[in-house]
Amino acid sequence: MSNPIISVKDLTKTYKQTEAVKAINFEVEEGEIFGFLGPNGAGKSTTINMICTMLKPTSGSITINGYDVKKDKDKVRASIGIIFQENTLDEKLTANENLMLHCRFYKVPKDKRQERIREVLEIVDLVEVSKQRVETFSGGMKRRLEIARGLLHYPKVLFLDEPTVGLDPQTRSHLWEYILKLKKKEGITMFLTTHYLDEAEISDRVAIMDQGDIIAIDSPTALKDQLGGDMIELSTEDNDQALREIDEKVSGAEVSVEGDTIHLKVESSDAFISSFIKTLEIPITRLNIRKPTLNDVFLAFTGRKIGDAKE
Ligand SMILES: Nc1ncnc2c1ncn2[C@@H]1O[C@H](COP(=O)(O)OP(=O)(O)OP(=O)(O)O)[C@@H](O)[C@H]1O
Repeated sequence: MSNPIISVKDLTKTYKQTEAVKAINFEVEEGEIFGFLGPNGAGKSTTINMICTMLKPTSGSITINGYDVKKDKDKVRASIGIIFQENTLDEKLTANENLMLHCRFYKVPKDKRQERIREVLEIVDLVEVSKQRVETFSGGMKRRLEIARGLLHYPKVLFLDEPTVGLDPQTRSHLWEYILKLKKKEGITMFLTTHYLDEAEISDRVAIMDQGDIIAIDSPTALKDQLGGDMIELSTEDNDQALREIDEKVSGAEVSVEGDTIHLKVESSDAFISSFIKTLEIPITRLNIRKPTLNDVFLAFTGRKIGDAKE
């Protein structure tokens, strides 16, 4: 990698009986959006907490912005911003006051504070409401304010843990626009976790973690191409009978069932579909052909859907 801003080598974390992170290696390039995905208990939080200096590794090394996480904790901390899942704003204070508190915490020079605050509020379009109390804000505005706060000390890397959780779809897509704007304008590296795999598509690269290991790492497109083929989804008048027929008469498809939908993964739907429709005696009530998504990639690599993993 030409210019890694994060470099993780043989990173391991063992809790008493659990090997939560098993000698993982990866790099994040400066300026990229890096998606970090995995089912519950995969080891994502443990990894992120070690990268952000909040948890001591059992072994291995991490450097951020050229600083060693063990030796240069303060410099690492100054290089990163973290947006947590929970709202950590003081609701009784105004947006401006919340940011001022953070400036003090991060020792932003006094004469620079107001200017910085305005700058970050502009990025997330909250200048107009800077004197309003946070308790009057919508969920999306609060998230944006948290992002602004995370940017106050000019971090090189911003960690976003489930940044859109709990927001409605429109606000979610709006928030992604801000995040993309940030990447473009400020060149900030973003390390992102999300359970919404359609949102992870925004990443330049994603890593999929499972049981303490990184089991896949590449661009969303490359991962989907690796999976290859087409996905066919169908419902029939009697899915049990359809499955028996598929088992007896159809070859060249990986079959799975979810609720009242039968999924067939085939190499090429063009070659497959016309003979398939003729072969099946039970009437088909619904048929859909699509390309693999990150959800399919996740399922193929972990054997689970990310939605199931959340339970
Ligand atoms: N403080 C701890 N003590 C003991 N075991 C722990 C501790 N924290 C995490 N674990 C275990 O380490 C493994 C990885 O957990 P981790 O929280 O890192 O997963 P995760 O991928 O972040 O999951 P989630 O999506 O739920 O946040 C799990 O088996 C978990 O039970």
